[in-house]
Amino acid sequence: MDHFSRNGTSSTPSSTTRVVDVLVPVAIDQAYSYRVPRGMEVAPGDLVTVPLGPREVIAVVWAENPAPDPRLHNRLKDIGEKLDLPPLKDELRTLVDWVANYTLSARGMVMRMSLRMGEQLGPERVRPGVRLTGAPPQRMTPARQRLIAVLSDGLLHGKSDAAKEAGVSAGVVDGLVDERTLTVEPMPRPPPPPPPDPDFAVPDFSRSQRTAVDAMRALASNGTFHVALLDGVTGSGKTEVYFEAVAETIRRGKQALILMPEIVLTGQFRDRFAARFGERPLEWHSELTPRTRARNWAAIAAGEGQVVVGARSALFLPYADLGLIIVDEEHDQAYKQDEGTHYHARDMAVVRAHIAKIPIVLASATPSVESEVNARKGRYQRVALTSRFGGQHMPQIEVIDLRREGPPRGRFISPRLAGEVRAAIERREQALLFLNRRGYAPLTLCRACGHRFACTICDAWLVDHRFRQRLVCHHCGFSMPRPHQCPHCAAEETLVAVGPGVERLQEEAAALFPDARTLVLSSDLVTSIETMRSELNDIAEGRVDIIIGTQLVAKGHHFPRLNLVGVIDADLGLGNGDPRAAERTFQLLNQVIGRTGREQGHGVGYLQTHQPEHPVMRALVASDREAFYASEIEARERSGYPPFGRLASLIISAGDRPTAESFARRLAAIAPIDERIQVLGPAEAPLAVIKGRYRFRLLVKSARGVDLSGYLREWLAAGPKTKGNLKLEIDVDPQSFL
Ligand SMILES: Nc1ncnc2c1ncn2[C@@H]1O[C@H](COP(=O)(O)OP(=O)(O)OP(=O)(O)O)[C@@H](O)[C@H]1O
Ligand SMILES: [Zn+2]
Repeated sequence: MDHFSRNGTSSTPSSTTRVVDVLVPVAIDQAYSYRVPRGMEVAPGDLVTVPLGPREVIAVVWAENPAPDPRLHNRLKDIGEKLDLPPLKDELRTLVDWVANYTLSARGMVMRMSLRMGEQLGPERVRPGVRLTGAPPQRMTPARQRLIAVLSDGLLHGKSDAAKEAGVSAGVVDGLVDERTLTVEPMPRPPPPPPPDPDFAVPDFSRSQRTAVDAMRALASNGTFHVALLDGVTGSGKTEVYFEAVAETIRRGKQALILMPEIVLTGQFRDRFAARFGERPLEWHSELTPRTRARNWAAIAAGEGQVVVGARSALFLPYADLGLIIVDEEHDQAYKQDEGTHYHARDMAVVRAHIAKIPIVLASATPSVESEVNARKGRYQRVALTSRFGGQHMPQIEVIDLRREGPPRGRFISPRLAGEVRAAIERREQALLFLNRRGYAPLTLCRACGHRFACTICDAWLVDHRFRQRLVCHHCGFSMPRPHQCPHCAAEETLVAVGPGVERLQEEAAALFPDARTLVLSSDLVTSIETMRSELNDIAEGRVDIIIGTQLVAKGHHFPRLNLVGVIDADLGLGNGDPRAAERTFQLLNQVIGRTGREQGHGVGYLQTHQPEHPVMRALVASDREAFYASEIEARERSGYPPFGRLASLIISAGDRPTAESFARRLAAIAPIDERIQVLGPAEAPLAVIKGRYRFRLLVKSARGVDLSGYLREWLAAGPKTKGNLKLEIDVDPQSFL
């Protein structure tokens, strides 16, 4: 028990003791009461340290507590210290409360995202540097010699950098410091990044872009809450156009946040930003080094980082003065976080903009049905770009009917597609073969006995990954060496790969086009963001003829010489029982084909499909997106699916099937009766077992205006408690139905 505060004030309660409620960054919803030591000034939003069990944690003062429970008085602990950091603004605390309430997650966990995942905060630590004094060492060793050579310029070098460069241990450096051959001095802090210049390189806008540019500037200079849907065909210049809203925000001295669905996109993007604004924006995503993370966090909180480009977690940062949010590729599924706090970053971005009373721009070539409906109803302002920049034609889309002109058995590239690819290479252009499937083959079976290789702890086939020579489970990561013998019937060399993955496609492409340079882009082959970025550069600069890729290549890239996309299996996403399957397929195919013809204007997309009459294929071929949205909106309205109704799922999992099932049944049985709400299930999840956990799902469906979160909270409070290894996950507005 900690009866003394850090600064030694006695903890005897008195009538003047001030108590505040402090939110700690752990899985707890409630704020805890702490005493404010005499002489300390704190206000809601301040960052403080508090004792929590045996630990000291960084936490945030959430509210005054004018009437603390008198029974608690003797047990209250003192705040440790107040940190010298800007407080979390009202606006951000309101957002945290809002998101926690809406998603039914612990407030502590939501707030933790603002504190950059609970890592060490505070001013950047001063790094030690070393420099030569001129005094010779008492004795010379090869290691010392190397170190002295590195430092021979007489300048101050970072201590660990110098050791690394010389290939010596820290002990070698310390030894020379002890002998006074080196002195230690603090490294100067790097200066804050220079601000982006809104007038650095303003492009000439085309006539059709100008209306959109005016709308962007007006929205940013009004500076009030307002949602614009920047709805522009692929290659229309959405980025250039929304940069004008960013420029206006910079001129007003405020910060802008640009959210992106994929962090690999931020590399090319930051260069593009620098071409427009003279400086690169700050980056925020999970791959940053701890030091960059700390520095960027501090710059954002101090208002020095004026523009931030980041993944969804950047939404929760403590901006000093946020003036604009852009959500690029707003329809992208990657904005939904499906673990921990299940939140949709696009939707929560609109919430943040609303709370902070600032404008927000949602950009897409294929808006989500939700945003499309909001624009049609006038809740969002539609800002449209209907043609490509530079007068380039939109890609032409053709169907290849696999029932009539399919490839030979065991092959996946139809003769017609192969002919077109060959012609493209001969014209010295690039071709992209798109298949949204990692690995070599999705299934391996034994020709002799029919045995299929499945994961032992998931309800899933093992995917053959030839590059790695392993069979891999895509759900739990389990892998095993590719065997040569069937474990079931012991036959040798009888195992066959069934179906294609990108690796197999590359094999086929290499056989068909032996002189072409091929490159596979797939998330599992990406060893680092850096290699990924350099591969993307290779493509952009024309060192690749045939790109073979998963959805990683569909998004946002601009490859000047790419004029042909072949979609190997256009039907892949359609048959999975997901209510958004048609929408997703339409968006993905539109986006990937939108990579073609961006500079030379004669892009073509080929859809290999078994169902050319499907509404998605028909809308793509006719480039009739209105027809697609009209039929999709009508279908959603009819069935009461979002945005015309609301959904939430409850996923119950346990180490054995009966435990999970009986809990799910008991929970369903006590669901409060409400005629506006339907509880469906429990049903075994389509992915019935993941990592050895058996899964059941309940789907809750309600009318649009219903407070579904409130309903769930009331229901679950009265429900059975999760014990042992039983787990209940709540997913409001689910995107995944697996
Ligand atoms: N006004 C302009 N002046 C010069 N270049 C422009 C202009 N507008 C757009 N461009 C160029 O046109 C290309 C396409 O623009 P951009 O990438 O912004 O389109 P987009 O609508 O975001 O495309 P997508 O949705 O397909 O990713 C880019 O190379 C961009 O630099
Ligand atoms: Zn598995």
